[in-house]
Amino acid sequence: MIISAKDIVKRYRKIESKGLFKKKYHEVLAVNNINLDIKLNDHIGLVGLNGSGKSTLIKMILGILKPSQGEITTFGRDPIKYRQENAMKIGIVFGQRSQLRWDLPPMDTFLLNREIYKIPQAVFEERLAKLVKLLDAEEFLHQPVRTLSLGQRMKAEIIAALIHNPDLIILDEPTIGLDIVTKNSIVKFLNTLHDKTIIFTSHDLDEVEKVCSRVVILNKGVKVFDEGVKALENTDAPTTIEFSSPDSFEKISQIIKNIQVVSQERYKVENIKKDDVKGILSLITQKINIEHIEVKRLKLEYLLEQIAKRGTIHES
Ligand SMILES: Nc1ncnc2c1ncn2[C@@H]1O[C@H](COP(=O)(O)OP(=O)(O)OP(=O)(O)O)[C@@H](O)[C@H]1O
Repeated sequence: MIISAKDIVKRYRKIESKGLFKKKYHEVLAVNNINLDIKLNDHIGLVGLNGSGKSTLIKMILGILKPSQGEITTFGRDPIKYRQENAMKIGIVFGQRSQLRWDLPPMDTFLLNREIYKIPQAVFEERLAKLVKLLDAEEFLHQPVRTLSLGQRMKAEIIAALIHNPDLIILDEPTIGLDIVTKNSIVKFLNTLHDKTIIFTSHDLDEVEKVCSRVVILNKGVKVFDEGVKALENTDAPTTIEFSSPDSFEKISQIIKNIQVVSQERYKVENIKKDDVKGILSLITQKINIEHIEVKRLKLEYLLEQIAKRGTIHES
């Protein structure tokens, strides 16, 4: 077992109000009695809405935070006591934070990491060449990070996080804000990492399904779902189609029922049932001049609703 959590609880004390002399506190139960076992080479999607406890759980796995109750081991040992040792076996990518030096090229961070992790030169060169090839990152390795596009930066972050060949890779929303082509190339890369244990946090279940074999959903600190990704295949989450078009609202509303205006020349149809998606899509693409179209499913929100109603996502 790479990670084993038994009945872990994390409470934070939050300052409620600050009087002149007195502080008032209230307690937040960020992680509520979670049991979780993660095996070698598991690819786990850790999913939940904002504030559901994902970061808190990850911080306990990393030994940055101590559980208020319960026990957790990472690589079979206390993550706080063995934080340094475990760090040698863990690579972390944050979509919203950077480990790259802003004014320097990514290559300088890779070289710094080579020193920190004491990677022999030949091993470093071989690993770097492989990662650069898989992520198609050659052209921007020597460009200052501040001049990189978000997608290029994220690829460089991934290389920096993996250069010491960690066994456990934690990716915290690594694809946030990326275009679909870059997202796909990162997903494709992650799918080559069969011999690694991956924890991939996201709000986007569709993406998690492309990378992970198992999905853990947290809701308000509670683990409400922990199953193989196949269990999510046939959920009937409603779809939203959003598109931009120079055509008039009058014309569009005659073709598509329940059309809503998002902004100028931008429209959406919400709550489309699974069986109706194809029909509406072909109406839009055949009868309306479209410049851009997006198909979205609020799958996580839908699943959380099902779980709240029935306690499970499965039909009884
Ligand atoms: N240092 C802290 N002090 C007090 N409360 C905290 C602290 N860190 C997190 N919380 C609270 O704990 C709860 C869980 O937060 P956490 O950051 O773990 O959620 P999350 O699922 O990672 O959210 P997001 O998707 O927005 O990153 C939230 O209510 C949050 O406000």
